[in-house]
Amino acid sequence: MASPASTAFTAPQLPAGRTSLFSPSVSSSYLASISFARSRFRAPLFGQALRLTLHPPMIYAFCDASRINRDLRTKAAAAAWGGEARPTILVSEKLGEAGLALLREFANVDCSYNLSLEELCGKISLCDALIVRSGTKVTREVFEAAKGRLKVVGRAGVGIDNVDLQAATENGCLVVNAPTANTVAAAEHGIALLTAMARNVAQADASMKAGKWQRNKYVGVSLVGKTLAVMGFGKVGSEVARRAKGLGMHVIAHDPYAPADRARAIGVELVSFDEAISTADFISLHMPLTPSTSKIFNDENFLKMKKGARIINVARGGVIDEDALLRALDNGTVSQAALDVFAEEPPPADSKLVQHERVTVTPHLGASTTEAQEGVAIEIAEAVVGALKGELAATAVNAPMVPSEVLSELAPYVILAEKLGRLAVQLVGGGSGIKGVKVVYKSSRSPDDLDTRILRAMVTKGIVEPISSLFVNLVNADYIAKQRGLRISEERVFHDGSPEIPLDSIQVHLANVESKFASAISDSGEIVVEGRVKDGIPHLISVGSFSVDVSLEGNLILCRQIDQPGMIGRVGNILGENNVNVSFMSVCRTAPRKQAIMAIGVDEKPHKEALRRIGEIAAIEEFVFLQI
Ligand SMILES: NC(=O)c1ccc[n+]([C@@H]2O[C@H](COP(=O)([O-])OP(=O)(O)OC[C@H]3O[C@@H](n4cnc5c(N)ncnc54)[C@H](O)[C@@H]3O)[C@@H](O)[C@H]2O)c1
Ligand SMILES: O=C(O)[C@H](O)COP(=O)(O)O
Repeated sequence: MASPASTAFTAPQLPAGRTSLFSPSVSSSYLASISFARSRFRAPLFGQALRLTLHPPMIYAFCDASRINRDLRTKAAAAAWGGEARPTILVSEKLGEAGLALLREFANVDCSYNLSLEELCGKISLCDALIVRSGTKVTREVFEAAKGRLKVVGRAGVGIDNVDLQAATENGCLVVNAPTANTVAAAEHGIALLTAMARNVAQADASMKAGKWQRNKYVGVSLVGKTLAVMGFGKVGSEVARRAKGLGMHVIAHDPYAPADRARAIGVELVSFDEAISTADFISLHMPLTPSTSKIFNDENFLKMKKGARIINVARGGVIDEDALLRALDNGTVSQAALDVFAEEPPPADSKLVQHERVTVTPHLGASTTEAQEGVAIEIAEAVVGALKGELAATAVNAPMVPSEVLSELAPYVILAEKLGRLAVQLVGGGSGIKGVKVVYKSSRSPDDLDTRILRAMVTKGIVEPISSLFVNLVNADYIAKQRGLRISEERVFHDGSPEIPLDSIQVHLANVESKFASAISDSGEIVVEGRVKDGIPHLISVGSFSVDVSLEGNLILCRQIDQPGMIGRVGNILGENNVNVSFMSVCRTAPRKQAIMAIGVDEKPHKEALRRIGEIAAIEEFVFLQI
């Protein structure tokens, strides 16, 4: 890399306060930095930087800059964030009023219930967000019908098995849920079913209403001293366990992923699947429906159960093989079942399981309390509105969760990362194709103290978007990189500086590629661009082996030339004649009268003719125009 030694000086029109745009490291004998910063430059730029970090549409840019930029060109979308035309949120199932009120403050809310798939697909391309409960199947078809407009799906509840997460991710659509507000309601319903089943409450009630008085028929079983196996010791499972302990039950649990000390803390022993189902009198299901839990309660596992076991399911119908359960009920392996959830909802009217004398059923009521529905509605409304504003939701299901304080600290680096990716890819030439991308972070922080996922995603976005029709955001960046065969690796380099500053610089390396600007190839044979945030503004600080110093705003011209007097003036004149505003300029040279790299920031795209004339200047060996 050329020595960073340089002489820094500023152009006469530099306004007060602009000197900070040059870092001390740039001030040494071989790098001459010349700023043509304009007096109107700082305020709007700072304003823009603020918008980029704080103003809703631009915060959203972290997730979806291209779409928002595209949208911002349209009156409707410009107003969307200003209040005239607001985003549209489709609510496809009943949601608590408090949540609806929150949504209405921010968006147009269309409450359309019981939509068929066709109707949903018909509406969805007009919606920015969709809020569902468990009754709406958000399939790939829905995401495809959205034609890129749908930005967020909010699941007003826990289970997201009715949302095709892969399709959401591929379409860059964020999925958020409301994971906590219905926990207690579901646990209480589990306990309600447990006790009601043990004492035949539903059957006795139906019998009396039919005019009968059958005291002998409905003798129940006691709970105290009995063993309850909680299958899935998460939020609901642990609340059920806590309550069952209060009923005097011996509680064991099976959950391959739950920490044993959390279970021990409430007097529950974690055991294997087989031990749980073979020793329990009551088995309560609280695991999610996933490919590995689908029909996990099947003929084989019913056979392992204690004869006459009783089963409660407030999780998902699909974790039970319902035909196998029917067989187990009929052969006495299972003496009773209490089911709130079914493989198909609603189950067929003639379902033998629903009609079974020893099965107690409720129509998926676990989360249906006034309190839980109010809580869930507020939880999901806040998550969806936050996501539409571009805040990364804490309950994102298909994107890395980046806490808001981390996000606001990294905001200028997020912009820098995208711009570096964008620059690097434009330097590629010769049809070599990009395979390996390395992002190097120079930081004085420990790796644990710096979350780089969003930065990596933004580098990917910067690289992919200029060369494809895809839009990339935090949700789909990794997926799209993989699809395109891009291997993105990250490296940390310790920088001896203040840990108060998250990053000293970011480098983007593209390996095994040719460049249309040979000077962008570093000594290691890779295209390398490096940037730093100065005063909140992203700057390019090196290209290949050359140091530069140019603010990454507008567009950029890079020229390699023989260092000689008058070059700045000649290029500046051509641009001036073309009415192209120069915002920033820096010259880095290997030695006086040897090679130099001139980096010129321009507001407008110069006309082809102007670029041709620059290329014809005899001392210019190569040059490239880059859109940032
Ligand atoms: N009936 C209702 O209305 C209702 C209401 C709320 C939740 N739910 C359902 O209840 C289930 C649990 O919800 P939650 O909020 O407690 O979720 P959670 O994520 O907090 O807990 C799920 C637990 O299951 C565990 N698990 C995963 N795979 C497992 C396996 N193979 N065997 C055993 N345990 C496994 C996980 O480690 C986790 O601890 C979900 O299916 C949810 O959809 C239903
Ligand atoms: O997963 C959940 O949160 C529950 O099953 C609740 O589903 P619901 O919102 O359809 O009641």
